[in-house]
Parts: sequence; structure tokens; C-alpha cells
Amino acid sequence: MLKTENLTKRFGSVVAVDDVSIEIPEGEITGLIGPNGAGKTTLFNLITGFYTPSNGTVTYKGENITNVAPHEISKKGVSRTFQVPKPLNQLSVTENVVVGALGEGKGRQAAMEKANDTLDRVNFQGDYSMTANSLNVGQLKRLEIAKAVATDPDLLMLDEAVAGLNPDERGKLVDVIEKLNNQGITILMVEHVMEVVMGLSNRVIVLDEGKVLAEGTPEEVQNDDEVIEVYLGT
Ligand SMILES: Nc1ncnc2c1ncn2[C@@H]1O[C@H](COP(=O)(O)OP(=O)(O)OP(=O)(O)O)[C@@H](O)[C@H]1O
Repeated sequence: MLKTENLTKRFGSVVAVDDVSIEIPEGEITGLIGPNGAGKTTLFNLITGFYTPSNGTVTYKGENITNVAPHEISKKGVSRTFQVPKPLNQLSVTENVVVGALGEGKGRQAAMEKANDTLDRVNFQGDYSMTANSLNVGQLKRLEIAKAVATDPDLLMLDEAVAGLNPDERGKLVDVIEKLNNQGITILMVEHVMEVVMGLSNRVIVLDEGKVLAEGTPEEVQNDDEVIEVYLGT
């Protein structure tokens, strides 16, 4: 569904993403892991058009989207969450989904309904009329996912969706991610919580110092000596 070829991003002398060629198969959940600074978020930014690559290409459903603007990529069906949610604090939960994802194209009433349906879909816990500045971490994470899901993506890219959640909230969010995948959404997830990424993913890609260090099933990756050495530990 999505393919990168020789994708590279340099920041001065730092090569944040270094000649990365990967494929994200339709219908699957792909995990993207690696140590801090491995280039995971930079790769997300390259795929979604927030960064222009220094070299290489991104192909989505057979179309070269390498230099396409983020909102155009979103319209094509690729949406992403951000590691640090930045909601509009004075607006309600529903309004954040409307403003952050649905825009002015739809009528306001229809957009509000769509936003509320999406919040239901991601099991947002709480009153949708609350202002965003009163939300806890778990609610902020759900709001962030709702904004991405509201655009009806075919490919959903999650950047550390469960970070900061307690095990109970984590488990509930894992259920939501599984449900979205069962509804036909292909998922690419950056995640540091191994239990979550290994439990959910069909395949896992490991980045280290901007390069693909390993890829395979969760089992293969967890037993890879190099991956254990640079990231997983003993
Ligand atoms: N805008 C930028 N300008 C300069 N250097 C950057 C920029 N963004 C990222 N980098 C550098 O690129 C490398 C990869 O960073 P990136 O944030 O992509 O890693 P990551 O794998 O997402 O890390 P983490 O797990 O900590 O989020 C790091 O060395 C980082 O300092």
C-alpha cells in the first residue's frame, strides 16, 4: 500500500533517515521501533509530507507522493497522529475534531455529527462538550486519534499512541487500534511499549541510526541478536 525507496533526510551533518526502503502491506498492522533518535518520527514526517526528503521517494497506492503537501496526502487517505497532542485548549472535544480534521467543507451540523461518531468509534471516555484544556492524558490521546480517524484514512499512522497511559488505559486503546484495523484501516505504529507493539503488529521494522536494522514478524525481530543488542536488551 505504501512504499519508500532510498528515503533519506539530512539535517546538516545528521542523517536522520538514511536510505530507507520499506513496504507497508494493506490491511496489516506494521510496528516501527528503535532507540531514541533512530529516525522514526522523521520517517513519519517524510511519509506525510511534513518534511521534504533529501533523497528517495514515497509511493502510496502506486502514486508518487514524495513532494505532495500534507493536506493533500491526508485527502488521499493517509493520516497521522502526533507524539505530543496540541489541541485547541478553549474549544470542546467535538470542536477540536471538527476544526482539526473535518474543516469547513462540510456543513457545520454534519461535521459535528461526524466528529461525535468518530469519538464514539475510538471510545473517547468523557463528555464531548468539555474544553480540551480539562482533558487527562488518556483523553488527549483519544482525541488525537479521533482527529486522524475522522478523515476516513486507509492508512493510519500512530506516533506513540499509548505513551504515558497506565496498563488499563493501554489495554483499552489496544482494543480500539485492533477494532480500527478490523474495520479495514491499515496501521503503521511507532511505539516504545514492546508488549503493545509486539502484540498488535503483523510485522515489525526496526530503525537504528536512520537505517533499517531488521524487519520481520514480532517473533523474528525479538530474537534478532542485533536488535537485542542495540534496542531490546537482554
Ligand atoms: N528538525 C530537526 N532538525 C535537526 N535535527 C533533527 C530534526 N528532527 C530530528 N532531528 C535529528 O534526527 C535524528 C532522528 O530523530 P527522530 O526524532 O526522527 O528520532 P525518533 O526515532 O523519532 O526518536 P524518539 O523515539 O526519541 O522520538 C536525531 O538525531 C534528531 O536529533
